[in-house]
Amino acid sequence: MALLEHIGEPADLRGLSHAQLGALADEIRGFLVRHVARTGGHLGPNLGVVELTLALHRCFDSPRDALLWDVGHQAYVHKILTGRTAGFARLRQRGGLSGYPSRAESAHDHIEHSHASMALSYADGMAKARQLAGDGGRHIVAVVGDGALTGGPAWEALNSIAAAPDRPVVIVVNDNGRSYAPTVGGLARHLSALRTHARHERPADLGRRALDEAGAPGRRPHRAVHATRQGIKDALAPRTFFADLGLAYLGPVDGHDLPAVEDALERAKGLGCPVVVHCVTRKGLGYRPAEDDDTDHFHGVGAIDPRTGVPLRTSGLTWSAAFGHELSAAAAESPEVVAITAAMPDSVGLTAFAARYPSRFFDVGIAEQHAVASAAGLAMGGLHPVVAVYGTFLNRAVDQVLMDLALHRLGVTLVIDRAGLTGDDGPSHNGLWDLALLQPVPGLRLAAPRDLPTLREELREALGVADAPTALRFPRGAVAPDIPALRRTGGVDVLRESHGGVLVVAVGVMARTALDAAELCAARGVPTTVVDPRWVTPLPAELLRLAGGHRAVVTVEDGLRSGGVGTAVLQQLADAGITAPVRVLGVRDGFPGHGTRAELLAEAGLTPEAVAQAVVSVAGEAWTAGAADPPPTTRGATPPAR
Ligand SMILES: Cc1ncc(C[n+]2csc(CCOP(=O)(O)OP(=O)(O)O)c2C)c(N)n1
Ligand SMILES: CC(=O)[C@@H](O)[C@H](O)COP(=O)(O)O
Ligand SMILES: [Mg+2]
Repeated sequence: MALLEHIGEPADLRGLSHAQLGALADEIRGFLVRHVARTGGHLGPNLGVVELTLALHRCFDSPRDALLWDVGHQAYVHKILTGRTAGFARLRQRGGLSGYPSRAESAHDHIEHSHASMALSYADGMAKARQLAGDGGRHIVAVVGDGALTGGPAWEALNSIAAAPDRPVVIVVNDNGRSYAPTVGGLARHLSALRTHARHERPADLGRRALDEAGAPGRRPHRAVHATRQGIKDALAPRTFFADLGLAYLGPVDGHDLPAVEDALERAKGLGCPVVVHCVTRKGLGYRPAEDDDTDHFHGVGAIDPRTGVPLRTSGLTWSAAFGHELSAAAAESPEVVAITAAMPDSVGLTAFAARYPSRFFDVGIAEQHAVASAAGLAMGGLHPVVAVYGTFLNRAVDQVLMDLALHRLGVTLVIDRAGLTGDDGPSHNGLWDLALLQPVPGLRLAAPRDLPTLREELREALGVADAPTALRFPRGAVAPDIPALRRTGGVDVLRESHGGVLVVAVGVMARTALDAAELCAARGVPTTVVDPRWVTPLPAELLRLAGGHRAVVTVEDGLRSGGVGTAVLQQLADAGITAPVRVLGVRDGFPGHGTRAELLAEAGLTPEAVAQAVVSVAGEAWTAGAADPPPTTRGATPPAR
């Protein structure tokens, strides 16, 4: 840490020689491996942007100049160079450093969410604001990955940026050829062609660098060689899609050749128009386990052995893997089943399906809206598409669910992974909104499996629906142990039964929490019935009959409280004139900070003890309100929350 410990802010980089910067880059890579191996995080992406980030902070004057990071998972080096090395001890931990830019942490940070393909829109907006403020001296720089460039919003922004040659924006394309897996599509092919062209330029680069490293005597020849070479290169450069849009284009540049990146950025600064600087980098560079990993080059890791890269903890059978296995089994019997991912095949459990049914698997890039709308096309073609997507990323495709799937009454199944509180990735990664956003979709049917048997059953039920969109939702992490039902009535699974006590309606994996809470309530003399409605949208009518036989109702869901399943139950009871007191338990804070899922569930009051408190409380209210026979005791009851 000879050099790194002297870097407290970007200005400290200015006096370093390129040789020192090379040594600093090595120190930064060692720092990243040491820390991220312990905390988990986006190791591969950050190892790939060390030199690029050093060059950016040497060529631009952050925070006066705005450095924007698309997705933001690759901003660890930016955080190291802006005085936050100490925070990495608690990266992504409750109260610790966020895994993404955070304005609360630093004035150097701007975009806080982790949703891809949006940085260029901010750049366009900031450039317009700068123009209106007459502050022509401020540079706006957006770093966008090749994956993020496959997202629709990025193209919308490019169109707008290219419309104004007098509004300079520096667009740094961080092209490592991958999202998680290799980036797909025509744009990826175009970038690859540009990279290939650049490879023929490499010998000249080596000569130039040798002159540069020879120090002052070599400097003059270097600049002459470089200027000549650059002129030839520009003259022979292949046409680029960016140039066809009207954007200046510089590159491709070796994103690990810091002097070359600096040259390109300095040229970009001086152009005074929107310009793309195409940097070619390698995800995971400098850490052999990441370099050798061909799944995703350690895109996102949990705690690992820093020597070997081997995970220190394994999670057992995950919901994603279980879903992938079940879908492959169903697809063997149903040739109409096809699967779609938005650049996350392994994360959503589709790797095995893709290998087994390559012609029935589609990776559309980071393009969730297109994923859903193209599913409409596939369904109109007689197929049953399954779109596997994280809940938080499905948010941007709600219009397509409404207008392309529901309006046309198409049999498409959405498999919503990472539904509910996820934790480490902060407020923009929790899957809190799917229940509230999808319940109002006409005709859509949504299930929340509680364990493997219900996942298997509800997936097959969904695949059997050909005239309406269906959806399944499950959380991040390991599949819960099986929870058998005592009986099924009207589609509702009864998991625990009492007569005349409190009815607890548990959504999906909250069934385990509700059953544990029921045990606590029994010990306090409050009888409960726990049910799992399985299909939560539309609500089974059977819930009304069950509620009519109980003195109070409590609903429990791992999703936003407002507009969720509990709200629908409340409305259904009111419409039926059932006046039993109700407690709706869910997540009240839509943007909880990062932490573990367990910490966030506890803060949301979604633990067995908290649920038991709510049940005892509403029981007290029910019996106080004149229910026939008061419970043996409502000890521990807290006054009802208003
Ligand atoms: C809208 C959206 N969909 C999916 C993701 C999940 N995701 C996080 S990083 C990533 C890949 C990004 O690839 P790229 O932009 O090339 O950056 P790199 O990791 O290669 O540096 C994806 C798909 C996301 N953050 N946002
Ligand atoms: C940056 C991003 O959007 C993902 O890489 C995110 O970190 C998802 O992590 P999990 O796949 O571990 O839930
Ligand atoms: Mg990439």
